[in-house]
Amino acid sequence: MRIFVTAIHTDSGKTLCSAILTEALQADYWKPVQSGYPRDTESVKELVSNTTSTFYPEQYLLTEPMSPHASARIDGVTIDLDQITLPDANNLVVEGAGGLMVPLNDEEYIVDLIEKLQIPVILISNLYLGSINHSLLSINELKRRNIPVAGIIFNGDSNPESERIIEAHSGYPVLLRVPTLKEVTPETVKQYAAILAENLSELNK
Ligand SMILES: Nc1ncnc2c1ncn2[C@@H]1O[C@H](COP(=O)(O)OP(=O)(O)OP(=O)(O)O)[C@@H](O)[C@H]1O
Ligand SMILES: C[C@H](N)[C@H](N)CCCCCC(=O)O
Ligand SMILES: [Mg+2]
Repeated sequence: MRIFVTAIHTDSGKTLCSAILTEALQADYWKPVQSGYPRDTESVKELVSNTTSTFYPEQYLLTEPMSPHASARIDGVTIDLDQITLPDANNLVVEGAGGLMVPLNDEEYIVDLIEKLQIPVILISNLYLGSINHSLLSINELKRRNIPVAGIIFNGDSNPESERIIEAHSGYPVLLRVPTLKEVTPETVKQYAAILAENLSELNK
């Protein structure tokens, strides 16, 4: 399975959920565009327990923790989508930056990268007040572009009414719910990876 992890905004838990996915699928991991430190690749490496995952190097490693287009400009670089090609891996978790409409340059966005890579998306959705709007706008853009979506992960404090609306509007399966964790550790990642693996096998029955 190859999947692209995107979210309804930045700091939504893509890296945590990517670690859970990488562990559940015993997959490889790739963050093609990283702006600022700590590097998500290093964070996922620290959270994953299996010893088989390969961590591919970033295509663009930018200095400032800003939108990639802005960080690239400061570093004197222009992000070129043609330079971003999938590593040769069948079992791969690809993590985006921020949300779908985060600019990579003056014309192209994360969602254009997703279209170019042609792999299904997992959407990370949080349930803060205002997140219904952010989730449904993200879902509308994915649907408008006919991008295949493997499912949603709800991350953080639960809100059943928001979850119900997002699930119904999207028609996407909910793959996992991750509560706000007291500690983000390899043990908690392993615990949620086991739940995710179970949910995925139920869905595939
Ligand atoms: N369910 C959770 N419980 C506790 N802490 C969490 C949870 N989800 C995310 N965090 C913490 O919130 C912070 C932001 O999460 P994370 O780095 O995964 O976001 P991101 O979507 O990957 O951001 P970026 O757009 O920069 O890649 C991290 O410190 C992470 O450990
Ligand atoms: C630096 C940060 N942690 C992310 N990697 C990039 C977030 C870009 C957000 C841009 C925006 O939507 O305003
Ligand atoms: Mg991240």
